[in-house]
Amino acid sequence: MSLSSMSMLMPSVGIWEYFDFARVGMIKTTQAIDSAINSMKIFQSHNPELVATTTSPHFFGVAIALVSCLLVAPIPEARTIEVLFGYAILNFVYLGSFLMTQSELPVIIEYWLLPNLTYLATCVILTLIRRVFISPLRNFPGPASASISNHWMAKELGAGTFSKTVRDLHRRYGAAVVRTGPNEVSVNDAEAIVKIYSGKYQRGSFYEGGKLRGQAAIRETRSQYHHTIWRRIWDKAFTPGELKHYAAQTENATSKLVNSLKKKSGEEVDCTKAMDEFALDLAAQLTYGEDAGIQDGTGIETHLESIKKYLSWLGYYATLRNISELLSYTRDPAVLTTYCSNSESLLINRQRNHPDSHDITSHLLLEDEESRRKFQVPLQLAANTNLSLLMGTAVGTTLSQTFKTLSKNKKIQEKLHKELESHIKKGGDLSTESIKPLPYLSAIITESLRLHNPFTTGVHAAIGEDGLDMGSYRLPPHTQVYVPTLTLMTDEKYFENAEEYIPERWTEKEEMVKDKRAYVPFGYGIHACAGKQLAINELKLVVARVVAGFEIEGEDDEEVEWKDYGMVRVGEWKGRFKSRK
Ligand code: HEM
Repeated sequence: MSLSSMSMLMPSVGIWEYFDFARVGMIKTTQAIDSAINSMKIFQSHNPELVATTTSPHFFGVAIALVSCLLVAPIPEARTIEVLFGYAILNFVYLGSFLMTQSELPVIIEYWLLPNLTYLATCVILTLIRRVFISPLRNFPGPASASISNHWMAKELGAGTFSKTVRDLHRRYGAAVVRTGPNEVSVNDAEAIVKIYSGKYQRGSFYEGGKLRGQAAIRETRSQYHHTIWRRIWDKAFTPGELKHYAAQTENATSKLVNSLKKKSGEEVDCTKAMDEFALDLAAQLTYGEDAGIQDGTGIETHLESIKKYLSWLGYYATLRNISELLSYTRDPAVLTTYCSNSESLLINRQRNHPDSHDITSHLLLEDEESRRKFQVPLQLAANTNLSLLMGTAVGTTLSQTFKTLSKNKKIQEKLHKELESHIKKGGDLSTESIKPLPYLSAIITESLRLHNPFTTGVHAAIGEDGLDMGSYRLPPHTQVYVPTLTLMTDEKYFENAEEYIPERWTEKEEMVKDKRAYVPFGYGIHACAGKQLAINELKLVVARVVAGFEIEGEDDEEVEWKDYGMVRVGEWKGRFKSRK
């Protein structure tokens, strides 16, 4: 019986009736234990040689473990709390009954502690046997430790190395499907995208760990019912009219960035820091109507650091579904509290000081016209506005990687500069609207989103109860699956010279894109990026204005730290932005 259905019984049954139930249970178990021990003793005296096997307390531990593994194994995503609750209740009744009849320590150890230890050890062994030898995923290649436990994946995500490791595994095995968890596979197949993400399958269990203060935002909710309603609310924040409104704010913020780069013309600038701070301030401006004060030093100094720490923490725990489920019943760890409270302070400030601000939050406060439902204030609203802020920072990561690439590719830089110059000569300006049709600028942003995408892990989904037949392979029912974006978008099968930054593949060298279905920088299907056009507008504007105003230089061979915690964070990169005459 599930916890929720148990709690439904609560109001109709008095608490004393539960005690009575436990008391009767204990008496009956006591009688059973007594007669079992007596029969064992009789059996022992008649068959001393069989004692070790059939009547040993270990035998019961093994037998019960077998039964419980058989019962639990077929349940997809069995709730940890329910399994532990069932185990604790049974043990409580068993131990209580024991203590009513037996007070000698050796007997308690022999008939309670030992069977428990045997039970737990057997469960572990049976689970390992099932995962390695019986699982329907056993024939897919993958690291042995990944088939045994999710800890392999958690470790990779927590360390920020996951996407690259998965890409290397696909290349090493030359396989479309690689097993990266006991019940999880990575599918590097453009054809699978439509089938997995069109809306038939639920989000993967991975997203449960992403709840903030117990609340899922639109990206994390696994309920398709809630998602449909929430998505309608979110989409209202990105209509063409709203995008025009955000464009004006983006243009102001970009002018400020360009002015500050001009002041440091020719000097070494930590470009990653500059772009991260710009992106966070802009995201706060668009979400809460006021920037986060990061660039001018009035905001929370550690805000960006808290995002990085949170992402690394999340990468580790979100993968360990059982642990993240149990953590949801405990106090939030400091890393989560700090992350939440930094953005919540921006929301509180907005609600207090300018509640009528025209921003993304103003839309998230409205109700969905079809269902008449809205986000509950404050926690659901806070989780969703927090997501808006977090997604906004993805723009910064893409920008700093783009500028580093341009610094190494003078030809590309100059070609773009020429396009911008001729646009201005023809009377165009560097506004969001005016630069939209520029083909080379668009090609640069498209290529950056392929090679410098901030979401390289892939979107997790849970295959339904019929499984998914892809012809050359089959994904069994309830498999957790993802299409690894980094692997896919750098695969020679889909892009010629896939590791190289070649904007022309999106203009005159179309043959270099072998299969467009593999280009999914904003995800695919019902959960695809809601802020896609906003992100593209921001990227285009900043790249256009910076390249129009500066020559970008940097050390050619400088290795920049690159970490993927479910969202990419890049380390320090020093560039020089030299003002053009
Ligand atoms: C370079 C910038 C960006 C990229 C590459 C990007 C990419 C993505 C991707 C791949 C997803 C799907 C993630 C998943 O399902 O786990 C997503 C979801 C989402 N993005 Fe973006 N994003 C960017 C910027 C933004 C911005 C600026 C916003 C504005 C607030 C935004 C809002 C959202 C929202 C609300 C979702 C969840 C949609 C849903 O679950 O229905 N994104 N984005």
